[in-house]
Amino acid sequence: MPFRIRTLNAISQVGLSRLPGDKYTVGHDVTSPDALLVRSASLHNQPIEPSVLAVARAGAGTNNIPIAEFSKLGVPVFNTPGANANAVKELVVAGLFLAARNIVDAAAFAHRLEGDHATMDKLVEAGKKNYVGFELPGRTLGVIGLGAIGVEVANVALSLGMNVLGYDPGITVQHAWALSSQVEHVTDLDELLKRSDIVTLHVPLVAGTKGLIGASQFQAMKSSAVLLNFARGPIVDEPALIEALEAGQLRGYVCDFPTPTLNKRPRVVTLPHLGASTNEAEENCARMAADELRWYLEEGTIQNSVNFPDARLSRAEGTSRLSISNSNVPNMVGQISTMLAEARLNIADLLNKSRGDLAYTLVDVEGEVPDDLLAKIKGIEGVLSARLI
Ligand SMILES: NC(=O)C1=CN([C@@H]2O[C@H](COP(=O)(O)OP(=O)(O)OC[C@H]3O[C@@H](n4cnc5c(N)ncnc54)[C@H](O)[C@@H]3O)[C@@H](O)[C@H]2O)C=CC1
Ligand SMILES: O=C(O)CCC(=O)C(=O)O
Repeated sequence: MPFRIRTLNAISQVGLSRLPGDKYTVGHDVTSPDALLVRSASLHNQPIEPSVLAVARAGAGTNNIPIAEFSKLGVPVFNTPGANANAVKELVVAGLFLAARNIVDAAAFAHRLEGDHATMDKLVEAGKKNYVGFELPGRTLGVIGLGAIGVEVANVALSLGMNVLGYDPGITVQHAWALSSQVEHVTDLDELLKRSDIVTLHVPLVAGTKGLIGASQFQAMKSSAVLLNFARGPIVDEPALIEALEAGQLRGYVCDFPTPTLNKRPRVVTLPHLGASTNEAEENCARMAADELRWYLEEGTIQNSVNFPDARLSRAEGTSRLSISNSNVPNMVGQISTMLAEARLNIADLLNKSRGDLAYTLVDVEGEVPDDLLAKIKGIEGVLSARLI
């Protein structure tokens, strides 16, 4: 029977075409889905259907997904690291110029001009002094979060002649290698805020980053500084932001997340969550997300999950494969292999990986695994989900 995949946003056809029609039924209205394929649609406060085996986020941020709830059910949640990083970097670069050259207000002024050529020329010459900006070389950019996007932003800012400070207590080895050695690594957030002319945010929205930039951070910043937020709205405390703007503690705010309070405010530019909206990024994300689902559903392989460990086991020939999610507690593999031995089933190969409180086990078994044995394995205390592939 084909796997059933429900899409919750418009997902690029390039990705969907990797889920062939003979093996997959895909669409917005698919019932009892085996997997959900989502972009920014929120899955919070929605019942989780028992049929769901996996969730893929075609994008980076997973704050729209109740990961802890899926973890409890043994359901891996995937994302597509780096797949839209270039698109976001390019919009952030645009954001630097929007802020430095007052482009949005200046364009609005030009748009409002009326009259003949001579009149307009006069108005242009009289008005343009209101939009005088600054140049980027020699200015300092503070990058908070040096992951896929932050690294790209930091590196490109160097090529624009900026001095770059980077702050990320959890930077990965892979991203540290990709970061130019000319980026100054700062270990104190306040120091970055004090020294930067422009600060740009590239951290995920999680409990620890909600309101990361609030009243005391605005106080630490230069009053001439600009804040760019292409990460998530709530990372900046909105009342504190408004206060800082009104008190002249912040020159401007450029973000990808309009809100009723921010819209139409002077010195605030809001874009409609456009960071990843390029054909290239949409295709990259969709392709990667579709592949992650396909590998998991067809082989039990886990790659780029945000809650489960990576796991891949080449399939031993002529075997039945058990894919088991369980709590990371002692004797899970022992209990599973004892049950198989009692059923006189031989294990051809086995993989057990853990991540935090969760573990994942793949067992290739010689011969058929009967339904009642699968039910017995599901019944082991600590087994969160189990299926035969
Ligand atoms: N505007 C848009 O359309 C898009 C927005 N995003 C947002 O950007 C975020 C980052 O994306 P990626 O760079 O791809 O993710 P990533 O996972 O590669 O990098 C995030 C980095 O933030 C760091 N970090 C976490 N907490 C931190 C803290 N308190 N202080 C400093 N660093 C911290 C992590 O160690 C990690 O290196 C996403 O989670 C998403 O919310 C991502 C793509 C598109
Ligand atoms: O899918 C989108 O357009 C949003 C992308 C995004 O915010 C992300 O990848 O975190």
